[in-house]
Amino acid sequence: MHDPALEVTDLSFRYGKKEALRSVSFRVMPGEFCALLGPNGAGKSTLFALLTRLFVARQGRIAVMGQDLQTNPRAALACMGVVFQQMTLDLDLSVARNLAYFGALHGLSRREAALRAGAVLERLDMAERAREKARNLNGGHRRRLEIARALMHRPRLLLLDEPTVGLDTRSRAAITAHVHALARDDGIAVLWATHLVDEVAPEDTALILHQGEILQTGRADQLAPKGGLAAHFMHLTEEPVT
Ligand SMILES: Nc1ncnc2c1ncn2[C@@H]1O[C@H](COP(=O)(O)OP(=O)(O)OP(=O)(O)O)[C@@H](O)[C@H]1O
Repeated sequence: MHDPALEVTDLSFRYGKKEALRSVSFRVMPGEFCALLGPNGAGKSTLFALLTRLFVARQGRIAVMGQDLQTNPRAALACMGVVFQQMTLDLDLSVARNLAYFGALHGLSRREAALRAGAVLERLDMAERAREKARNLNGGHRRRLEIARALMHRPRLLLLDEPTVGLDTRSRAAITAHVHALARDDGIAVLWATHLVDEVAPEDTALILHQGEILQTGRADQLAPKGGLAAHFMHLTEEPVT
């Protein structure tokens, strides 16, 4: 049995008096696609901010590939690839230059960065776009480029915060399929935050977050048999009538 790629234990966070996460614990194993499902305000972005060390939690522990994020941040972050909700590409650079720049930030030689850029673009079905300016890509391809970039340093854990927001159905389906393949074929652990239940495959792990608490976790098809995950999710996260 492998060690978890991501292990979150008893994590809590508050903004002043506002409690955003309450004693959150879960793990993601290598090769597992874990969908973090939560309606607006559930705490998904707060959790991502803690996982990427934008914020530091006063309570709880986060370990990436066994490395404690608090005491050993460099090693923990080196194992992690991140696609943030807001696009962070340099639109004036070509696809290849966006990747090369990121490779340099990670200390890769030019040659190594070029080799890896070729491989990650191939992986995301974007090899023929290497010379295009990022500005000329459509929304779906920009997202794919961000995923390719997040793979440049060969992370074992990939975090994506609502990566399909604003994309059309075809682009959403392509991106969801690509990231599922990264988990299945390359053994990458994936944490995919979304409120779109149709992005979750039956064999994925679903983690239902609501008002800062994990309400349920398990294989999607076991949490809601007969493909009823959307109805199950809506029922669980209904606002109480006051
Ligand atoms: N800077 C802040 N100050 C105070 N409260 C905040 C702050 N940021 C978020 N919150 C609150 O913390 C809770 C969790 O917010 P968070 O943004 O993590 O949710 P989310 O699941 O990412 O939502 P969304 O899908 O809308 O991005 C919400 O109640 C939100 O209003």
